[in-house]
Amino acid sequence: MGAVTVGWVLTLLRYGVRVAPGGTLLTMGLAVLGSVLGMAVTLLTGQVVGAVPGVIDGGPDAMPIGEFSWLLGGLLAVFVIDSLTPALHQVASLVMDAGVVRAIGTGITQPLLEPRRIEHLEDSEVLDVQERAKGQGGFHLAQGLGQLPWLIASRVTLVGSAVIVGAMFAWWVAAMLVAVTILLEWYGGRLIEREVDVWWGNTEEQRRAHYLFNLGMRDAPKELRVFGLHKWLVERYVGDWTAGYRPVWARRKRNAKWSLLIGGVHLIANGVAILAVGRAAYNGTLPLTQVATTLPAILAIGQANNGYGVAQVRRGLSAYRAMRDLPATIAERHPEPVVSTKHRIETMPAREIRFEKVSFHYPGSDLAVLRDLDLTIRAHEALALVGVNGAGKSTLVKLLGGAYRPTSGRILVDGVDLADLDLAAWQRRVAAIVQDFLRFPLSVTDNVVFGAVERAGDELTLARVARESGIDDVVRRLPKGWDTVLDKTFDGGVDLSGGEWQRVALARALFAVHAGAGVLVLDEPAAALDVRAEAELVERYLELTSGVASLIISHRFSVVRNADRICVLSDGRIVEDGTHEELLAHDGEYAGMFRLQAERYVTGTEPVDA
Ligand SMILES: Nc1ncnc2c1ncn2[C@@H]1O[C@H](COP(=O)(O)OP(=O)(O)OP(=O)(O)O)[C@@H](O)[C@H]1O
Repeated sequence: MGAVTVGWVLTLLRYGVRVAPGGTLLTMGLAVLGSVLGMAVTLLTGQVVGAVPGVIDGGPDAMPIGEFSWLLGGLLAVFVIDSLTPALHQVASLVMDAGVVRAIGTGITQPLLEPRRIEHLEDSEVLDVQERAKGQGGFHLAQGLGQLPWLIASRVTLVGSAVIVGAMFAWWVAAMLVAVTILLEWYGGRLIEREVDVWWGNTEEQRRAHYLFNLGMRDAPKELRVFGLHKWLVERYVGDWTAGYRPVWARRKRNAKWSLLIGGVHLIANGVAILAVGRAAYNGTLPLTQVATTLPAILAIGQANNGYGVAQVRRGLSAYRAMRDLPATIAERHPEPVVSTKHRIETMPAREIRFEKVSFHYPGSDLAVLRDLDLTIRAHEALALVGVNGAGKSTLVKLLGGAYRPTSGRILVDGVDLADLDLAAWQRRVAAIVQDFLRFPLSVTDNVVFGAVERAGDELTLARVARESGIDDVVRRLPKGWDTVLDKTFDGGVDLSGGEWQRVALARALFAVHAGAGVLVLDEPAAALDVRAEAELVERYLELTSGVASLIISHRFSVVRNADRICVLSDGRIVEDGTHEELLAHDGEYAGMFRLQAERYVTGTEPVDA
């Protein structure tokens, strides 16, 4: 670790001024003003103390009482203004902090959200830059900027007080104190950083302890009680936390010894300086004014040692650099495709979506989920996709939506490679309920219109999808109807059941379809629905999906059998393709799975997954 350079300070300062101009300038200005006023108090106090004997004795060189009164008044005024600056500083730094935290939030999330694909979210190099941008162990950009005024002020105090000591007493004393202070500050900052690194080095235990804490606080209150796990949780948390903290404690003990040594060196340097002043005063070579000015200035130099501030600013700067590099890292490692705009995406697919020899494995994994898969989804056709757990059905949906690129092969929309289409426009054409659909802690309206935000005010469509998805009953029962927030932790909010949420998700997808989406994907739309709701969905399914290319994934054959066509995904490929009747007659994998499920229904046992 080196000292903080002027270049770094300027870099951070420029960022602060760009994102929170008023707050940053005011905070910096007030900190420097406080430091200047502090030195003015030192100088004036020296003058006052030096003049007191003359004023009392009334000798020929004595300061006139009028002048002395002005001096005292000046000291008082400076003192009062100096005492007001911390309060103002606090307000200004709150303003700065608000602007900076907001800018950091968008600075980190925006580059992560912007790409239309999601491969970068699984790239460890990108995640590493993101982690550094967020900062670690309480050391981050906002903290660094928050410390910057104090660091600048401490530099002003250091230089100003050194000039006072040098001019009033001796330059060698000033030089010695500045050298010792900078050295100790550098070393002190280094000790703090090492401690933070040790703490942050224990990510495994730290993450586990953090996870357990959240588990106990909010994520799993019911299961913990049902399984009687609360005691286990507390013990595990204490164990992990202690294990994570042990190396920090060891480092802190070692640091304490060095801190004592630092304190000793500091003491010796200040002792030497004060003794030199005392000796000069005793010998009569240093007048009282100089003595009274030099002594507080010596102490002020020592107090300008700000190792913590140095560490915070350094870490803040590296977080800033990581944040600045994040968009370039993402763009470099995951370039957005150059697309031609000549295709009329808003009417696609007019004919079909064709998977042509598509193979895929997830980034960082060698396991091929899809292998040379061929599949055609025709426009205006309801296609069902079945397959055992882990067969790759959801993965196929992610490729269809452009979240990932095929490792090899192509996906053609009306003959155009998806890689050549504007992904943002294509993704607006695709409406989907995925298995882990988002449950926004917002109103029912928001949860539905997020299917197509540009049509947010369209109440007619809202009423239509409410009927189609069956949420009109749910909304009627809610305390504030459509405005009810779907999260109990908010005032007046409620929690919905799993099935009710699934209908909300269905409404969201249908809202997107009515707003113009041309592809509808329903991944397990009936998993949480009761028998009646499922029957209604099945009954309406073809009606709901008419006019769009639709893909339905379900383990329930009652849902699947209504589709125009059914494909079986197995071993990374489509192994069967036909209508329900055709596949039963074929007596292959589909027929086997169907019979197994049908038997369970007939014998009264639970249906099993396909
Ligand atoms: N982000 C990911 N990174 C690595 N592997 C993944 C990822 N997501 C899924 N997989 C793996 O890909 C395979 C296919 O998963 P996928 O979710 O597509 O199956 P599925 O047919 O939808 O299963 P289910 O019926 O259980 O929903 C699985 O082996 C899974 O572990």
